[in-house]
Amino acid sequence: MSKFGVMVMGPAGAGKSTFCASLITHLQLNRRSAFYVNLDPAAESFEHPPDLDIKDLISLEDVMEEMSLGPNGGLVYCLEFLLENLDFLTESLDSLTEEYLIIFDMPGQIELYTHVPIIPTLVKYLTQPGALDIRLCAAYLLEGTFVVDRSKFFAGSLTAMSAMMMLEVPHLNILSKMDLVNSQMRKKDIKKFLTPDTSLLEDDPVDIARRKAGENIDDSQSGDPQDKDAMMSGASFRRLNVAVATLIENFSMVNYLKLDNTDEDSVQAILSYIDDCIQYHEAQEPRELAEEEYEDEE
Ligand SMILES: Nc1nc2c(ncn2[C@@H]2O[C@H](COP(=O)(O)OP(=O)(O)OP(=O)(O)O)[C@@H](O)[C@H]2O)c(=O)[nH]1
Ligand SMILES: [Mg+2]
Repeated sequence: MSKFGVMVMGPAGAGKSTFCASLITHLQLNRRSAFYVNLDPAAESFEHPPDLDIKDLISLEDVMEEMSLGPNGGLVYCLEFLLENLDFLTESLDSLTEEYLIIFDMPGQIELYTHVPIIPTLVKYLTQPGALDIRLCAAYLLEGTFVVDRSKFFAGSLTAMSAMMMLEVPHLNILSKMDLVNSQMRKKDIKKFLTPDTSLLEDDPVDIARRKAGENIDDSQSGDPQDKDAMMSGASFRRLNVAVATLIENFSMVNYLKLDNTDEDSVQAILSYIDDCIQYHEAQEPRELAEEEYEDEE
């Protein structure tokens, strides 16, 4: 029996938990089953109560107190503890049928994807054939408002690409909070960000403003390493951005979908991509309509 899941990840505050909540609401409205797994030990409030919560296995507060760790070190410890106690996941997930979409809400600390291979190890375990064998896709959220600052946008795209290479599962990159961008930018301008390339740097308004304010400041002449404005309007910073953008363009791996949580159609569109990635519909048994569904159909 196949299982299906999506792992919602991305930097802190990108809108992961909000997207999980919208997805669950949308699935419920469409009479689909969701199983919500919270793997963020720091998460406190939820729109939908998790069906499985890492906090029932380990408490971040206890870890920080007993191990004298800060919040980030504590979080890494909690996830390492999860990897040593994977039965916690297996016991709950093993009995789920193919009807369920298992939604993993992940913490935002980027080091979990890049510096320490915790998430890649977890993904390998969840997808391992013969064990849980979950057909999993990654939904990597990047804050859509980053499009107003190209350097932020490309730095974020680099982390998305890094996660793609580490995880080796089907991967969707998503620009979140597009309701905030749609009101500020024309559709035509937003479209350019969906397939990022170096041409985006040519008309970067933030860079143009920085350059104007810095009037020919070359960071090599500024001399003051603390002078952030000079550094960010300097030639090396521009060269760095071009190098990052060229790298992303050359790999041609990063494309974005747009997510506006306030728009049901947008959530549905992302769900369709997720379903396609994991081939959810192909595995579903035709099911008989319940009595009330017959009435709705009529
Ligand atoms: N306008 C708007 N705000 C959003 C959207 N999604 C999330 N937010 C807001 O962004 C903030 C962070 O959202 P979360 O869903 O908690 O983000 P997260 O990625 O789960 O954050 P961490 O778990 O702390 O890494 C909250 O204040 C949300 O209300 C969106 O689609 N539109
Ligand atoms: Mg969250």
